[in-house]
Amino acid sequence: MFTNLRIFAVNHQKISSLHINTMCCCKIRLSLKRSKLHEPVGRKYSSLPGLIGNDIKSLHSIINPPMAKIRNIGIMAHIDAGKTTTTERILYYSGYTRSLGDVDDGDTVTDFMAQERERGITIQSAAVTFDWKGYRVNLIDTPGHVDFTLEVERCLRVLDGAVAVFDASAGVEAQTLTVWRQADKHKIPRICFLNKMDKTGASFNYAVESIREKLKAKPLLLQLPIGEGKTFKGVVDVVSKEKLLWEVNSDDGKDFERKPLLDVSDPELLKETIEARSALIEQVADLDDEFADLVLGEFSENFDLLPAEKLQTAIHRVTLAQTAVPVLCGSALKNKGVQPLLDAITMYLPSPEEHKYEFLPWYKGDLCALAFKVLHDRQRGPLVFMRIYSGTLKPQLTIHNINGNCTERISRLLLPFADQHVEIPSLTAGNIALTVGLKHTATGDTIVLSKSSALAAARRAGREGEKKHRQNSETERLLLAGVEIPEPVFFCTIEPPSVAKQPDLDHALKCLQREDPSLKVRLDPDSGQTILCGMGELHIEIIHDRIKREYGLETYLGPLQVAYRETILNSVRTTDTLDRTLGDKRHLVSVELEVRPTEAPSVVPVIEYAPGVSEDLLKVSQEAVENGIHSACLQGPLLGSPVQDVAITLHSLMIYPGTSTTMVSACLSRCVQKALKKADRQVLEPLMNLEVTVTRDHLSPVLADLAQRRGNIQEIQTRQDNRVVIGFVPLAEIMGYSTVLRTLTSGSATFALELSSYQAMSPQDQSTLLIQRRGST
Ligand SMILES: Nc1nc2c(ncn2[C@@H]2O[C@H](COP(=O)(O)OP(=O)(O)OP(=O)(O)O)[C@@H](O)[C@H]2O)c(=O)[nH]1
Repeated sequence: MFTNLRIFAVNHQKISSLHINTMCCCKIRLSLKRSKLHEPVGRKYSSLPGLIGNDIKSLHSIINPPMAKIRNIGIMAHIDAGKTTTTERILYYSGYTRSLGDVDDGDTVTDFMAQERERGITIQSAAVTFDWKGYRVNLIDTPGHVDFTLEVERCLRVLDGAVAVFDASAGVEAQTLTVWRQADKHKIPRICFLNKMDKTGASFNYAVESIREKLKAKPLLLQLPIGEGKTFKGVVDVVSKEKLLWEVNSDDGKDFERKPLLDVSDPELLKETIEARSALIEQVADLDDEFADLVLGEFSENFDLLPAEKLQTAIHRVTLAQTAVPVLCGSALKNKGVQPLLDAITMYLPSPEEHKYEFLPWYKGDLCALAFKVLHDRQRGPLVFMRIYSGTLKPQLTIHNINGNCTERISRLLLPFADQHVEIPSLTAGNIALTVGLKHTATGDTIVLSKSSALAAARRAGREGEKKHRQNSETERLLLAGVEIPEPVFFCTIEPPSVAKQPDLDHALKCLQREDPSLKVRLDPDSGQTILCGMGELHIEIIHDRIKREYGLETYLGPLQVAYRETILNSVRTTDTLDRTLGDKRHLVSVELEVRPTEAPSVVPVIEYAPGVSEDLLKVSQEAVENGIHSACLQGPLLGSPVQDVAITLHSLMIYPGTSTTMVSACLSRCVQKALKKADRQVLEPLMNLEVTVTRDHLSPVLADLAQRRGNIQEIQTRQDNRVVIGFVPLAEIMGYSTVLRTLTSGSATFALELSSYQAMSPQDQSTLLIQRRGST
C-alpha cells in the first residue's frame, strides 16, 4: 500500500510558482492594521497523522473512512470574523500542523495564495482534510468578501454542514446575512461559533440576541462564557455541566482543564448552568417529539438526571432538521474554545449519509461527482476538487463530463491536505477528492462514469420525475451544480502588451474562467476589444493581477464601467423583410412582431408565438428565430447594454424556401432592434445594499457624503459603541468608496456592499448618463 502513497509537500518557494497567485489588491476593510507586507514565511509541516510509525491501520482509515465518520463542513462568516484563524487552530489541534499560523503574520495554511498571506484575506476557498477523534473532516475555508460570494455558494453546494463564525463584539453583520441565506437555500445544517470573546466589547448575550433577531434562528446555548473581553478564560459546557478552562500561560491552548461544576467550588456558575440546561432541554423538547416523550416520561421530575448523550442525540436531530442552531463560543486568536467546537462539528453536524439526495438512486452505485473548484497548477495542470456523491474515484479512471459532453481521464487522485497532497489509490462516496489530469472539466460540472451510465441514470430520473422535469432534456436532469451565477456588475476592456500576445491572453482568460464562472469575457463587436466582466472592483483587480503573476502577461485595463441594463416602457408592433441574393440563391424572410414590457422581471427575453405562426415552419426555424431575438436583446439601443424585462410575440413569419438559418436570425434580430428603438426606453442601474459601520463621531460626515451619492438611508442601528448605517446606493456612485470612507473616518469605518436589484434611473440622471456616454464615444 505504501507504494500507492506519496506526499506532495509543497513548500513556499513552490507555492509561488504553483497554484494560485500573488497579486496586490486592496482590502475593502478600511483598517490599515495589516498594511505591512509580509514575505511568505517558511513553515514546517508535520507528517500526516497515520503516515508516521508505519501505522497501517490508521493509514487505511485515512483513505476511506466509513461514511458515518465523514463530515464535509464549511466555515462561513462576515469578513474578518476569524474564519482563517479558527481554521488554523483546528489544523493545529488536530495534529496537522506543528506551529500556529497567524493571518497577521501571513503564514496560515488555508490562505495559501501569496496574496492572501500578504494581505490576510481569503480569496479562494481551500479544502483542507484532517482527522479528529476518529472522524474525517473535510473543511472548506470560504472567502468573506462579497465579490467572492459565488465561491461561498459553490462550496455550500457540496457541504453537509457549516460553522458560522461571528465576531462576538459585532454579532450578525451584513455578509453573515448573505451567507446565512445561501445556506438556507442549500438547506445546510449549521452551528454558530461566537469568536473573539476576548475582544473588548465582546458580548455573548448581544451576539446571541442578534442571531435571534436578524437571522430569525433559534439559538441553542450549548455553552456559557466564563468571563468576557479581557477576563475571558473559558467556557461552561451546558450539556455536561462541566467547566473548561485554558491555562493562562499556555501559548498554544492545547491543554485545558475539564472539570465537573460542583456546588462547593462554583455555586453561582452551577446554578446558572442548571438553569441554562433546563432551558435548553425545554427548547429541544419543543422542537423534537421523540425527545419530548423521553423528557416528559422518564425525566419530568428532574431534568438534571437526563444523561448528556440523550440530549446530544436530540440536539443532533434538531440541528439536522434546521429548526434550531447550536451556539458555542471562544477566542480562536487566544486559543480558547476551538477543541469543543471540533467536538461539536463531529457530534451535531451530519454525515453524508444523513443527507437525502434525490439523484442517488438513479446511479445505483455508479460514479456521480460534482467538480466544485478548479485550480491551475503550473506543473500538474488543472487540479479539480470533486465531491463524490456515489461510486468510487480512482487514478487512471476515464470519466464522462455531462456538462461538457466529453470523456477524459483522471491521471492521479489526491487527498487535499491544504498545501500537502497525498496520492491515494481510490476514494469512495461522501469524500472530497482532488484530481489531476482533467483538462476540460470546469467548476460546476457533473462527472459520471461513462456516457452510458449517464443515459441509464437519465432514464431512471425520467421515469421518476416525468412531469416535474418535463422541459429538461434527459441529461440536463442529471446536472448537479444548481449554483446560480450572478450577472456581473462591472466591466472593463483588457488589452495584451502586443497583438502577438492576444492568444496568450485568451488562454489565460479561458483558464481563469474554468476556475471562476463569475468571470465573464466577451468581445466588443464594434471595437474587437476583449471585455472583462466581474462582480466588483476587487474581483477585476485580482483577475488582472493573476494574469500578470501566473501567466506572466502585463495587461492594460480600461476604465472600470458599471454594467447597466435597458428595458422598454410600452408595446410596439413592427415588421421587417430581409431579401438578399447571395450567388444564385435568394434568401427572403418576412416577419411581424411585437415587443412589450413583462410584468415579472426576466433577464432573458420571454418569447411567445401567435397562433398565426405555422407550427411546421417553426419546427425547422425556431432555433434560428430565438437566436436572432436573443442576440438583439444583448445590445440595447440606448447604451448597448443587455435588454431585460421584455416579452416578444411573433405574429407572423414567412420564409422563402432555401433561405439560410443565418438570414432568419439576422432578420429577426433587425426587427427586434427596430421595435426596441421605437419604444420608450429606460436605463436600469445596479442598486447596491450598503452597510457602513462607523463610530458615533464620524456618523455625520458619512451621512452627508452618502446623500451626495444618491444614497437612500433606510435605518441607522446601534451596535455597541458604533452606528450601522443601512441603505441603498447606486453602484455608479460608490466606486472607489473605500478610499473616501477611509479619509472621512480616519480609517475607523468598515463597509459591505451587495447587489440589491436593477432599478430605473430618474429621467434627469438617465439623460446625464447618456450625455456623458455620448461625449466619451
Ligand atoms: N481579538 C481577537 N481577534 C481575532 C480573533 N480571531 C481572529 N482575530 C483577528 O481578526 C482578524 C481577521 O481574522 P481572520 O482569521 O483573517 O478572519 P477571516 O474571517 O478569515 O477574514 P477574511 O478571510 O478576510 O474574510 C485578524 O487580525 C485576526 O488576528 C479572536 O478570537 N480574537
